[in-house]
Amino acid sequence: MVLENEKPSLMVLFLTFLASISGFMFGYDTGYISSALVSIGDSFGKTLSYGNEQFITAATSLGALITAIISGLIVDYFGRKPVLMVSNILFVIGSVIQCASHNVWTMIIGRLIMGFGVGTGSLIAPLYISELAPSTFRGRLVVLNVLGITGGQLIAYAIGAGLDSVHNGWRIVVGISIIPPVIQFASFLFLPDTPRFLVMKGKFDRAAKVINRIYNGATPELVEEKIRELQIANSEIPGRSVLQRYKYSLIKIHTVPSNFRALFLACALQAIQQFTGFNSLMYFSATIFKAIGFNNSTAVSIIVAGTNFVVTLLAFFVIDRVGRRRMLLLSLPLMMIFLILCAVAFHFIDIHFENHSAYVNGSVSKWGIVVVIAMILYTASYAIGIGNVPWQQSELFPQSVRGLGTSFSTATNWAGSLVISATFLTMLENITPTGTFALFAVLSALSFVLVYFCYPELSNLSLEEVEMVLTGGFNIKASEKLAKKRKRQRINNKMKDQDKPSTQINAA
Ligand SMILES: O[C@H]1[C@H](O)[C@@H](O)[C@H](O)[C@@H](O)[C@H]1O
Repeated sequence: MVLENEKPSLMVLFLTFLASISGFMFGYDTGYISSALVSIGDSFGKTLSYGNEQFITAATSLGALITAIISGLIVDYFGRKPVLMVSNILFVIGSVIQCASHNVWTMIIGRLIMGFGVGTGSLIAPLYISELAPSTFRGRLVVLNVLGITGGQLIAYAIGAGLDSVHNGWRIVVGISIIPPVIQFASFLFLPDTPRFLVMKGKFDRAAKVINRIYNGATPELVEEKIRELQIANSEIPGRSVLQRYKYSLIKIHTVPSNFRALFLACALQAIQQFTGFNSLMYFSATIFKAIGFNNSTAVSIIVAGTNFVVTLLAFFVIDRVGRRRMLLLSLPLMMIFLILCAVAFHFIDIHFENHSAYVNGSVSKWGIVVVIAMILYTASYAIGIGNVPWQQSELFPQSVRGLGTSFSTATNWAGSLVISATFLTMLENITPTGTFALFAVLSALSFVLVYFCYPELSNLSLEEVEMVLTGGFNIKASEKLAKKRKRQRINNKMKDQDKPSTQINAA
């Protein structure tokens, strides 16, 4: 008998929630920098230059880029849980160094170490969740982690705004970031690794215990069946040592055409997410709003972070129903329109650059208001699609190359974030705000073309079907038909099963 598990168990929800603390820390630690840059003032004995600001911001992205690559290799060796716990320790060390820092370089080192934690967490949390989640709920459960990110950013902004005028308030904002990793670390002392990892390590008894705990109604036969399923998927990766397996996956991901297409799509979406400019707002919105004349610029930035969070919540409800492709095709052109509006509005604002900082004479003009509105609408358009779909990356890959593929695409995300955080303020100064936002608009338009021609619809498809869709081309039309068919089947099954709920353990 096959078990059909429609709903994730309480245990899965609990584990997803705890893993999403990594998303929260990702968001909080990338979020507080916007307000901290404004409120650091002359805490380091001088006013921060644009160069200092860019270094402090980019250090976290650089750290995250490095560990996103390394973690892809070590998660299969040490396991998801221990590596996640190491990321907690890195978060705490990074925060303590920043809190105690009295010069720019110590601050940069603290941000870099914190970045090591962020990169590891950003790879492992969605992987951990997708390995536990029943396949029909995977999309939504992964969005929960993105909700953790955007929620973390929002809270960081709110606390930052509250402590804006408190002397050394930014140290409190950073200090608070020590709490979530301590909670996650302490909880994971008592929580399991994923069954997939335990099977990979040959720990079948422990895997059986975990499966028993995480799936509703798992009978001994079904647990055995699930373990067999995971063993078969695992045996596709030859090689005894982790290095041999890594080498094999590396070859397979580049030489099997469907794998390579998956890699291309996963990395392209992460690159698009970053190069269409959203994080320039995330990191520097307080600086931008200050430049166009807002007094409490951090408070205005909260509106941006709030919009991102609320619309991600909306995406959580619609992602499996509307479909990833359609959400992207809506998101990108809207972003382009609002970026153009931003570029036009900036044209009419007389921004001056002096000593690497920007200001306007007088207070906020009506074009300044247009910039704020355009940025809010741009954020909403981003959050409904490209802000979260790239994190569904694991569904593109078959098990044999999933760890490696998601590690590459996560690294692409951080590389993009690094480039944007390291160049945005320089771009504002050198090609003007109008030129910068126009450039992001052009990149959004090109991204739309790429998604239109290359990104198939993958909602409701099984992993085998995804592989099939990516064989021999991107097969957009066929994928849309198949996704529609599967969606109809799911609805019919649900109606049939309403009186007789049955369960199945799906392969992660
Ligand atoms: O999905 C997240 C989210 O959209 C965040 O707001 C953004 O800062 C991250 O870079 C992105 O990966």
